[in-house]
Amino acid sequence: MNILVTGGAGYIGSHVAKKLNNIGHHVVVYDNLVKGHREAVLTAKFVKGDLADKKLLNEVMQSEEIEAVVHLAAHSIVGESMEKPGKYFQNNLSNGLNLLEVMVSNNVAYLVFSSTAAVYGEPQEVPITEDHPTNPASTYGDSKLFFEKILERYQQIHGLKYVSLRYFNAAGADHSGEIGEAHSPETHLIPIVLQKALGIRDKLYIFGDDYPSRDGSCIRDYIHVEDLADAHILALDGLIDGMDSRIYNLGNGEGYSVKEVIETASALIGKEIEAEIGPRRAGDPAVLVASSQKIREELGWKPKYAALETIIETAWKWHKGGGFNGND
Ligand SMILES: NC(=O)c1ccc[n+]([C@@H]2O[C@H](COP(=O)([O-])OP(=O)(O)OC[C@H]3O[C@@H](n4cnc5c(N)ncnc54)[C@H](O)[C@@H]3O)[C@@H](O)[C@H]2O)c1
Ligand SMILES: O=c1ccn([C@@H]2O[C@H](COP(=O)(O)OP(=O)(O)O[C@H]3O[C@H](CO)[C@@H](O)[C@H](O)[C@H]3O)[C@@H](O)[C@H]2O)c(=O)[nH]1
Repeated sequence: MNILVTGGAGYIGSHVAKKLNNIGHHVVVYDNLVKGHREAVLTAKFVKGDLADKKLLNEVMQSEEIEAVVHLAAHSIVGESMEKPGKYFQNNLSNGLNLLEVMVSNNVAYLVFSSTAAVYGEPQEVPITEDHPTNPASTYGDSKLFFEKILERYQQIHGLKYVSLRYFNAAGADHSGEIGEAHSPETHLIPIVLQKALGIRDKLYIFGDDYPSRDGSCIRDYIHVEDLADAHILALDGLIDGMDSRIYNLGNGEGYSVKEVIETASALIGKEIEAEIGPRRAGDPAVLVASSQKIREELGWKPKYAALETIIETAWKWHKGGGFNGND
């Protein structure tokens, strides 16, 4: 198939595009490179473009005869979304709507959407299932939840078929060492811990140690980026085979605290990684752990790299190798 991957020069998108290419799809990455890297697009065709540019989006959709879309392009930093709500609603909603409109006008009916665990907010119970109430603690979570609501209407009115994948915390890097996480500035825990270990970062802060968790630091469910990418292939196949639109959580079902992540990385690397306690970060729920039972049962998804050690090990290999430009 001809598949458009928005945000395909980004961290998760580059892994998704690689997998789609490897199984024989014609992949067109559409990314404005505000966060992505040209080098992250390995074999796919690359178009530098912004979702705000509806005309270009339409031209690409037509000239490449796009049949399905994987939509990852978004702003996705929880803390920043609590400082700049407009930036998040503009990109994740308004620009995302451009994509949907262009899809509808070109009769492109299949969409896999990157949603997030942040739609749930502070959970009432864990592991979190897809029918858990949604109550985002951040603007970022709001933007993704509102977009899911928009998708429901586009399905009802325009016949759009979609799968919304609510990722928990993506981490790790492709086993080939060719691609991995490279954000600037980096805000995610695991790369920050590894940058500290490499000595390219002075300070590592634990954002709050007074949360209601086993050691006071926040608990997250880390999922390997390749396992995440596999789920996109399954979701797309499901849609093509006639599956109805639906939502799936994606995590390993195991939560690790910030302190446990630092300890695991220290043990793996063989040296203590020093951290200081800092204040809480706005928009952070204490605990987010997924039940991914639904996608396991319905699509046969099974993570291959569930162990936190493996996740950190692949990230370590990537960061030690210098990332895309020697210092990411
Ligand atoms: N990283 C995680 O743990 C995580 C968890 C849950 C959900 N998500 C979602 O997954 C998706 C990918 O996340 P990521 O970590 O790979 O982020 P990323 O920032 O690495 O990738 C996003 C890509 O989208 C591009 N982009 C942003 N706005 C654009 C626009 N208007 N037009 C064209 N391109 C645009 C960026 O340049 C970037 O390459 C996002 O939608 C994010 O919300 C990520
Ligand atoms: O220097 C740091 C960085 C992070 N954290 C904490 O580590 C945890 C994980 O943080 P981070 O890696 O920034 O990820 P999240 O904020 O949990 O968000 C990620 O995971 C969400 C799903 O759970 C996605 O929606 C987001 O896009 C993605 O950035 C959180 O408790 C943070 O407070 C620290 O203590 N110190």
